[in-house]
This record gives sequence, C-alpha cells and structure tokens, in this order.
Amino acid sequence: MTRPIIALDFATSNEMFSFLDKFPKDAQLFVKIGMEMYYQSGPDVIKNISARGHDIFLDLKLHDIPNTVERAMRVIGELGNIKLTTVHAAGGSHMIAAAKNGLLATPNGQNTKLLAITQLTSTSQRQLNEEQLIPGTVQDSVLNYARVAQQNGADGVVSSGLEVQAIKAATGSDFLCVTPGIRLQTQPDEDQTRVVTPAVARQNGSDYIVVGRPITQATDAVSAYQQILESWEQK
Ligand SMILES: O=c1ccn([C@@H]2O[C@H](COP(=O)(O)O)[C@@H](O)[C@H]2O)c(=O)[nH]1
Repeated sequence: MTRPIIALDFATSNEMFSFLDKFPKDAQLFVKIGMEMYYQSGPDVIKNISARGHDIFLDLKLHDIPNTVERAMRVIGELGNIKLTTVHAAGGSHMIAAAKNGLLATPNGQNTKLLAITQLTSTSQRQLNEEQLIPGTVQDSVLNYARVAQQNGADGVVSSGLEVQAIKAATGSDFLCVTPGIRLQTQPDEDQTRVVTPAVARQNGSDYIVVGRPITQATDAVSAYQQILESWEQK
C-alpha cells in the first residue's frame, strides 16, 4: 500500500515545517511541493525536506514549448530525490516527450516518474464544454490525454478517482494513476469538483492519493492523516 501524499500548500516554509513537526520524527511521509511553496523557497525546500527523510512529489505542472520544458525538466532532474513530477498533458505529445527526455538526461532524473495532468480535479463538465470548447464528457478528455501521455513516455497521469478505472482499462495496470480531489464524506469540496473518498480511490485502482487541506487545515493534523490513511487502506 502506498502512503497518502500530503500536499504542503503553505504560505511560508516556517508554517510548512511547523506542520511537519507535528508528526513523529521518524515518520517517513510522502509530501507534495507545489507552486506556492516552490516559488517561495526554491530548491532549498527540496533539500530540507529530503534531509528529513520524506519522499517528494514536485508538482510544478509545466506547460510550455517543448524546448523550454525539456530544459526545465533537466533542472528538476538535477535537484535529485524527486519521486514524481508533473506537466500538463494539454501541452501536447511533443512537450510530454521533451519532458521525459529532460528527466532522462540527468542521472537523478532517471529515477523521477513523469506524470501528465489530464483534466484538473477542479474542472467541471460545463467548463470543459463551454470554456475549453472540448466536446464530450470529462472522462473522454481524460482518457484521450492519458493515451497521449502514455504514448509519449509519461509514467502515469493525474486525474480524479472517478476516471481511474477507465484509465487503467485503456493503459494497463502499470501506468500510474495519481488522485487528488480527495475528501471524506463529511468534508467540503471547496474548489474541487470531481472528488472521491480515499476508499473509493482505492477501489477504483488509484496508485496514490494526494490530500491537502483535509489534513493541513485540520485542528489535529496527525489524526486527520490517520483517518485518511485508514479509509485508503480499508478493503
Ligand atoms: O488535478 C489536480 C492536480 C493537482 N492538484 C493538487 O492537489 C492538491 C489538492 O489539495 P486539496 O487541498 O486536497 O484540495 C493541491 O496541491 C492541488 O494543486 C489537484 O487538486 N488537482
């Protein structure tokens, strides 16, 4: 069983380290560093978290021309100790392939799995059809991006747990499915649209779940983490 990945979306690194200090010193967590923390603290945050023994998902969601993304991925590869990282699948086949090449160009990057974001878990059916002007269902679009991602060297995708069964059926069980938009039944969706519980994510075949505010904003973060873990591990 994989560990739930905690999204460390904090305004300052002090806040982030105070949060991590609530967990036992020997807890080996899997954490996600997103744009907010990385833009603020840069590579140092990766070094410091890594020194504490935690695994890192660096979620910068790159989306640019292939040459720029390839060069940026080399830099990410050189950081070392990054288990997972992301691009937007909407950047296209050449960009995804370039991202993979960038990672493969550095010894450390060869150990980093490349994930493509399909449709953000905040995206609704209406936004897809009326704002992105993509016809069909959200699942159709997610599956299309998952196929493009797989054909161009990505190791997996990020989607809602609602689409995981269909992605696994289309791509095979080894293609990673990472699932944010996780909420227990009693928790508010906030800006998320396509949410599932940890138990449903597990039943649908997700390889990893990503959980932010339900843990980071909880009064008791450690017991919130335990509750998510129990639901995720539930058969
Ligand atoms: O489609 C996506 C891709 C990434 N995310 C990220 O996951 C966490 C979720 O945070 P919550 O507080 O649990 O909603 C956040 O860092 C997002 O950037 C996502 O939600 N959906």
